[in-house]
Amino acid sequence: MLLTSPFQPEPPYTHGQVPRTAVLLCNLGTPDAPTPQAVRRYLAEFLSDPRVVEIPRLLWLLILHGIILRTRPAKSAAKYASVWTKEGSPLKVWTEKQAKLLQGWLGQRNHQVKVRWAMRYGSTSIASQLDAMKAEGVTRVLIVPAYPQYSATTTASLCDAVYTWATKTRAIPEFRFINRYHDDAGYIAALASSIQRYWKVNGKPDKLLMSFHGVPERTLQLGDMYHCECHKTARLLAEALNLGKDQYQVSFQSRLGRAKWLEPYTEPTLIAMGKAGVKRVDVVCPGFSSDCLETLEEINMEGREAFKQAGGKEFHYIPCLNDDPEWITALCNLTQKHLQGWPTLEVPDAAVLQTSRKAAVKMGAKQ
Ligand SMILES: C=CC1=C(C)c2cc3[nH]c(cc4nc(cc5[nH]c(cc1n2)c(C)c5CCC(=O)O)C(CCC(=O)O)=C4C)c(C)c3C=C
Ligand SMILES: [Fe+2]
Ligand SMILES: [Fe+2]
Repeated sequence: MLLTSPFQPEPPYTHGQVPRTAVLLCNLGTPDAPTPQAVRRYLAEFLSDPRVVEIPRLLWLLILHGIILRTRPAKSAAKYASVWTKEGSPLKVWTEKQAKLLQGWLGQRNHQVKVRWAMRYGSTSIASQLDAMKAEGVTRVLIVPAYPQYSATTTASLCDAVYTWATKTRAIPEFRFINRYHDDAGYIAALASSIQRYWKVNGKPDKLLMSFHGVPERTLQLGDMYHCECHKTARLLAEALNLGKDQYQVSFQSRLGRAKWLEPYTEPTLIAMGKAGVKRVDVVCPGFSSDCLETLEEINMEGREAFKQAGGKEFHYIPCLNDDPEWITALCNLTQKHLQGWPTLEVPDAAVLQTSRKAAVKMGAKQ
C-alpha cells in the first residue's frame, strides 16, 4: 500500500519486529588518507567549526585559509603517514572496532539495539549515520561521545551536528546525549587495570604523566568545565593506582596557535622532567579512548624524543583503552544506564498503525 499523505507511516513500521533504539558512538574524525589533499579537506572542515576556534570569524577565516591550510596539511600528512595502518587511520579503526564490540556486548544482554559509529568531521558523518538509522526504522538514538571529559569544542560540537541534521528532518527520533563520563567508576577502573597490567610486565616508572588534549585557557574562563573534569579523572585514577602526589603529574598537549592554552603543556613538562633527572617516565592519555595521531605520533614519537634529548633515560607510552574488554564492558554499562526507560526490544503496534493509515486515507491519501 502506498500512502502519500503527511501521515504516511515510515516503511519499517509496516514490517515485523525491528530494532528501533540505536546507539551512535561519535568520535572526532580523521582524514581519509595520509595525503596533503585529504588532510587539507579534513582540517578545513574541522577548523571552520566555530566551536573549535572561538576568535572573530573573519579574522580566523583569513588566518585559516591564508596561512594554516597552506602550510599545515603537508606537515600533518607526513605525521599521519607515520601512524597509518593497513586498515586506515588508527582513530577510525579503533572507533569502528569499539562500536562492533559494543554491539556484541549489548546483544549478549538481550538488547535489540543497533550500534553505529560516526565522525564529527570527515567521512562516516553523523548526518549519514542518522539517515541510515532512520531508514532502518530507528526512533530513538543515544549519542555516546568518545570523549570522557565534556568540552564545548568537542562534545557540544557533536550535539550541533545532531541538531543541524534534525533541522532538515521531518520525523525526528527521540535523542539522548551522554555529556560526560570523566568520573565513571567503570572507565576509571578500566584505565587503572590497563596501567597496572602494563606495569606488571614492564615495571613501574619514576613518574606517571597523564596527558590530556589541551584547549585554549579562555574556554575555562568562559565556563567550560573541561579542565576540572580532566583533573578529577586524574585524581580518581591516581587514587585507584595508589599513587602519591609526587608520583604523577597532569599536562595538556596538542596546542595550536599562539594563544595561551591550559597549562602545563606536555612537551615542556617532559623536557623539564628529563632535565630534573627523572630517569623513567610513563605517559598515559586518559582523555583519548582510541589511539590516534595525537597519542601515537605527538606523544609516543615527539614526546619520547623530547624527553630523551633532555636527559631522560626510559620513556614508556601506555596505549589508550582501544578494544580493552574491561573498557568495552564499562562502555556497555554506561550505555545501558542511559538507555533506561527506553524499551530496547519492541514490537510495532499494529493497531496504532492501522488507525493512522485509516486517518491518512480519510484525509485523501492514495492507497
Ligand atoms: C583549535 C584547535 C583545536 C582544539 C580546541 C582541539 C580540541 C580537542 N581535540 C580533541 C581530540 C583530538 N584532536 C585531534 C587532532 C587535532 N586537533 C586539532 C586542533 C584542536 N583540537 C588539530 C588541528 C588536529 C589534527 C591533527 C593536526 O593537524 O595536528 C585528534 C586526532 C585525530 C586523528 O585523526 O587521529 C583527536 C582525537 C579533544 C579531546 C579536544 C578537546 C578537549
Ligand atoms: Fe584536537
Ligand atoms: Fe597534534
